[in-house]
Amino acid sequence: MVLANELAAWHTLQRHYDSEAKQYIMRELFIKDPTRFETFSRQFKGSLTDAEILLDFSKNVITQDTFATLIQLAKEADVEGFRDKMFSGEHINFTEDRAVLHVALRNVSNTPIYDNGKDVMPEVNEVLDQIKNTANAIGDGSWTGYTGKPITDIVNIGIGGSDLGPVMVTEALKPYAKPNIKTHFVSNIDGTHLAETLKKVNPETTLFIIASKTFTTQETITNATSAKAWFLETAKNESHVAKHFVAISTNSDAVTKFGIDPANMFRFWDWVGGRYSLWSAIGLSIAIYIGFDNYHQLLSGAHDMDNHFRNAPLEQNLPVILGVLGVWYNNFFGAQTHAILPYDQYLHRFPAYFQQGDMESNGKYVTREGTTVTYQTGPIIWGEPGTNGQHAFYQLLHQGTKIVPADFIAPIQTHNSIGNGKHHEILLSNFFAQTEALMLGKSKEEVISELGDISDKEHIVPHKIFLGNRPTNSILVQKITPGTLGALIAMYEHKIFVQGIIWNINSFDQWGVELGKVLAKKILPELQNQDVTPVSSHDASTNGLVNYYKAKRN
Ligand SMILES: O=P(O)(O)OC[C@H]1O[C@@H](O)[C@H](O)[C@@H](O)[C@@H]1O
Repeated sequence: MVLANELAAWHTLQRHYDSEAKQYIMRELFIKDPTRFETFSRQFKGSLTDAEILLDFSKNVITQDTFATLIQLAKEADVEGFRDKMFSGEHINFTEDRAVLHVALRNVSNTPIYDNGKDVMPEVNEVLDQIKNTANAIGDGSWTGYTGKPITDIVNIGIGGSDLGPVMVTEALKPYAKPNIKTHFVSNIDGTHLAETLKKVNPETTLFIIASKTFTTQETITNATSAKAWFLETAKNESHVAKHFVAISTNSDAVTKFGIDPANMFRFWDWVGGRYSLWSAIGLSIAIYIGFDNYHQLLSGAHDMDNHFRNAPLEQNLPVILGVLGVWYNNFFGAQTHAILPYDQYLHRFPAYFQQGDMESNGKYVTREGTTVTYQTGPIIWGEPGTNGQHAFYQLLHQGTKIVPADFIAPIQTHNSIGNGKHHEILLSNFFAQTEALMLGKSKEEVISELGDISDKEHIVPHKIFLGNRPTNSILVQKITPGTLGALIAMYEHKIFVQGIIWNINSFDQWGVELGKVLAKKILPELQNQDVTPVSSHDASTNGLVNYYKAKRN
């Protein structure tokens, strides 16, 4: 595979950008082409769920030529070939010699999917049954604690991919929550996180889910050990642990060593990346919280999107369109970041979830061949729900010096139509207005005509001008249901895939998180050592900080 910027379509795009596209003014493009919305919008409709998504990408700095060449870029990078390799279980995560098969976890149509010649579906279905039985038993109160009381609280202990997905989805699907179960999430090693959670729960009625793919993650194992000690302070007897602790992991030895009954272990496989693991048993807290049928809808929505990604022609394919538009701004306009702005309070953790999903996948400078890229790769992902973001950072989006491509996401129907739907209409009026304002801007003439007599106000005119021409995608979904959410998450996952293929990087490993972990393990004994002799094993700054801390801590 050649570098992305050696592809013919990349050169065409560069010429196209230099010669005309960088001067495109969207408001003029809209005037020239009244059908621009129809040309640059696509609809997705799930066949297994109620998921419906409209993607309007007409407010991008593109023409039909730009779009056709971007699609050509995806073709030349062999996005279709790599996509098929992923679905057929090839070890495309070659640095870890692993398949990338999170799609198998939501393959509700149950067609065989092979890893190393073995169909993974029977095992996937076995664990799915285990999830179903556990979710049902907790939901109907038949899973009882050591004093015979039903479980009322779930505490998921995990971090990164073993936390962010369940947190985001349980927040997003709150309207579907079972009334008798509360969920809590402990991720941070900061003891405050566990301590504040334990204040809210009763050991007799709490189930701890220890979620860790590797079961070696320092934060998770430390939090789990402290949670077990807290539980045993009241329960006293080790044999009670079985009713209150379950584990989700690929590492059964470590689970057994921790003291969790193998019968209470939910397995998953090395072909599930941590940041793609909410579809595995890592989603157990979700299944318990919203019930198995809703959880199954979530998987089905994602499966529908998988089928769309596999089968839709590239120019109709939502993840491909989002992916190539991101490349356009990242690599030709010099955008450094990409904002995800959900106009839905239930989606308030959606941007944070895709910070890991995108940045851990595509934050890489080494190509699949091991050389250094000569172009930018993954953007910085950030965002907050609307309208809160508007009153915080949108000033920079509208008048700052940086280009920030943004996805605006909103549901047509709200779950909470309080005030006779007034809140939702205000919310959506802001959703529509913001992308319009970002695109149109406000000219000097408009400012002057608004101000009327400007004789004593001329100096403020420049401050009120909006240059506009700021690109956005509008993503309208019917309603945030389990099926819709599943489709939405899978759409972004595949967008990240498309970009990783174009940039010729491995989106499925995460070596970049290791170095800090290793150094922390070296520093820990230095902190535990009460000896007051200053440490001198690091650079001057790190020595200085450690020694300052040690001198001040008592
Ligand atoms: O599930 P585990 O093994 O505890 O890992 C948690 C997280 O650990 C991080 O170090 C990884 O970068 C993430 O990808 C992962 O999700």
